Amino acid sequence: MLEKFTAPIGTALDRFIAQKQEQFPFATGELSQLLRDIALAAKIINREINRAGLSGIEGSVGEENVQGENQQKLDVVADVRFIRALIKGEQTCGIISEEDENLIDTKNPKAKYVVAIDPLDGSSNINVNVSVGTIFSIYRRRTSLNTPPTLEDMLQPGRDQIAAGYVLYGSSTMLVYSTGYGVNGFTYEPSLGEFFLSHPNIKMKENGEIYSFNDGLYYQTSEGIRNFIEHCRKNQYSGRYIGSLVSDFHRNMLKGGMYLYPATKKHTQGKLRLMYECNALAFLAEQAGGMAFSDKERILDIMPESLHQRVPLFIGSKNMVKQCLQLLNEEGQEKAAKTKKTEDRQVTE
Ligand SMILES: O=P(O)(O)OC[C@H]1O[C@](O)(COP(=O)(O)O)[C@@H](O)[C@@H]1O
Ligand SMILES: [Mg+2]
Ligand SMILES: [Mg+2]
Repeated sequence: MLEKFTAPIGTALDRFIAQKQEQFPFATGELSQLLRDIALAAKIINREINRAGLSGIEGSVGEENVQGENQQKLDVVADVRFIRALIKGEQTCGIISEEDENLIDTKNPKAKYVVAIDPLDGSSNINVNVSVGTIFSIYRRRTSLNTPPTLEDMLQPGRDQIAAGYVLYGSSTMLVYSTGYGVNGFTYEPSLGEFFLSHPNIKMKENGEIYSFNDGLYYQTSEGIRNFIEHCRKNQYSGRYIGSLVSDFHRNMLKGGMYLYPATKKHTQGKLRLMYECNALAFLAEQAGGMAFSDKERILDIMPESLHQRVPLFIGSKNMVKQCLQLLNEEGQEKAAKTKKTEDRQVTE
């Protein structure tokens, strides 16, 4: 019944959220309000991004964040704006953010949701006017109401997300999200200050012909990854890499394709963060009929160990991801066979 819920293109986000809530007789409206808070924060950040070149908020803060990355002014502005909107909205008791080392207690102990955010994704593209994004994941808290949020509330596997999505600040600004019943995309109309449904029930093609990989990492990764990149080249797939995860994912979800950021010599666990990058996009990918894996398992099944942990990410059209994982498996088997041969030889010598 729920799967069938659709709304005509042009439906205002507010109305869409209200109509969707009516599908749940026991809904209390808190999740709906939280989604509205996120949309409000997105509008504010959109304005900041659009005028960054004039308002002097381009460039670096001159400090590193908890990731050891050079923090951009817009990273901080987006972080502050998002956290403020969530605190004011009173639907969130705890927040984790890429830009903050520790769990943020919003002092809303009555709230039943926790949120993980990447306030500004694609930071390397901020000052060069290339599209960037915001990524968010929503979970129901685990600990009882009227108590401060704890790590137990935050460190939940991605499959337990209640909702997830992203905002893409590109040639148009879009909000794309899912509450577990399909993926819908809304385009922002600045003159009306509202998001309108433009991409209902997004489905990802099973086969894709676009691969998104930082080719400069080709010799920093494993043979299995190089075999997959060779496979893409031999099949004349298009190499498309914006360097903003949200933008690359969005394109591949609409056109069919795959984004991969494997383990590298520099990032031995991969670069992307499980809690506020991979889980949200994996939730959307699966809702749209795609796949999202690390080099070992389904992203949504990974049990988080820390707030800022990184994982290798393979995400996109189902058959492309399967092809890639198969080549990684073959590499693994070859390695295992070689090790065994060496061990056997050592035993006999
Ligand atoms: O420059 P690299 O190593 O290819 O990394 C690019 C990737 O890193 C990211 O910028 C990481 O996200 P942040 O910008 O939020 O730190 C992704 O958006 C992007 O896909
Ligand atoms: Mg990011
Ligand atoms: Mg970021």
